[in-house]
Amino acid sequence: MADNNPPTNGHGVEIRLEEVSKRYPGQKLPAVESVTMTIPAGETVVLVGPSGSGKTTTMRMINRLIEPTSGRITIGGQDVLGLDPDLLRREIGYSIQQAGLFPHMTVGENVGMVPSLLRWDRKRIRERVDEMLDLVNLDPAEFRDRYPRQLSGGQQQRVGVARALAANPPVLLMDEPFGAVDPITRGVLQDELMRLQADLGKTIVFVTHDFDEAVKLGDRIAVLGERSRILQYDTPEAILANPADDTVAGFVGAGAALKQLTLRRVREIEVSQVPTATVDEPPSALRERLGSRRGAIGLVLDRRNRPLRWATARDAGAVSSLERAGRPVEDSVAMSSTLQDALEAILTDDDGVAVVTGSRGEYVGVVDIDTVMNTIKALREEHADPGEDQS
Ligand SMILES: Nc1ncnc2c1ncn2[C@@H]1O[C@H](COP(=O)(O)OP(=O)(O)OP(=O)(O)O)[C@@H](O)[C@H]1O
Repeated sequence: MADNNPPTNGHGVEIRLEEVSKRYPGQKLPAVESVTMTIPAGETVVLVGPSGSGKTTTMRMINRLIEPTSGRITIGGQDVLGLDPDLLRREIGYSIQQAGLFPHMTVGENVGMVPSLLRWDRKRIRERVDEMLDLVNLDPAEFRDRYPRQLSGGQQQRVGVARALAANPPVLLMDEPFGAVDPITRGVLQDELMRLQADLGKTIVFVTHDFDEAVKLGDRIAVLGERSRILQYDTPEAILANPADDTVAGFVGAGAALKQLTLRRVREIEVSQVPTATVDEPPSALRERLGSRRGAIGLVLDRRNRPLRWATARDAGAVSSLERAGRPVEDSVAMSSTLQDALEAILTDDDGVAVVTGSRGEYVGVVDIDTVMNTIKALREEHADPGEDQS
């Protein structure tokens, strides 16, 4: 962090809040009351909670845009209350809803603002601005000299993120940064943030109202109640599988089990096998492998082992070449697909199975509804409250 500490090279550092409270002048109750939490280095922690619960206040105390009334906050072990607030803020990236860009400054000047405050030389700032615009998928030549009003909402948000990252801070605070864009752009920006974070490993504190956004982005989620009281602080999986109380359950909303499916990848589950034959084999080969079990279905693979057609023993008996047996495989899921994608494929398949393919499109196995249900069951049991009746 600051001058007398070892440089972080921009890698995330731990943030600790110890009994932090904020009472605004003239208010009867504190906006934040005695919050204690540790945000591990390099993780994304999402603060979710209803409007007025104190999320923004909690976040802004970390960079001292709001001064705590009491308590202690450390970043990388250093007490932030002992630092000069201006210097502190240069070491913490900050991005907010509607990007908060300065309208009279160009995109380049906005992105280069903190580096200029840090007195980097001009050439280094220019290079850094272009590097950051590239990073957030904006062509520097096209966007560097434009003004914020000449950008779409999504582009402005990207510039906001580029600006927050420009001085390579170890910590990034993001207050509903994608709140003002349409759902599709929001999804794209979320994906981009996840990709960036996988490379950068910052410590990110992210505020949102949107529980689905929290599930997607958070390594951990803190569900806050009134006065920022922490109702539950855990991984998205654990919160979805076992909400701490009715308030958290209400916030998680309907469809918790379905949301869990977005957190699991096909590669993490055990796929099953069906009988297969390559397209050059005689139809009788597939018929024999399928045996006499009624309705059993097998796969015809092409010469490179890629799934081509679904066929039953009866289908195989009705043709002279497997090239024409049964029906074509319409869709497949990859090892990196989510279980939600797999479920979608299962539900739209005539026989209720999804074929799983590897990186070259080769056959790996199949998943069916039982596999998906067993996975959800296992997740629930893994995160079950020990006191709860499992029967
Ligand atoms: N400057 C202020 N002066 C007095 N009260 C304030 C001030 N800023 C916020 N508050 C109050 O503190 C409480 C917490 O506000 P805060 O903005 O932190 O909540 P939030 O969870 O971020 O809300 P939202 O999701 O609506 O943005 C609210 O009751 C709010 O009215």
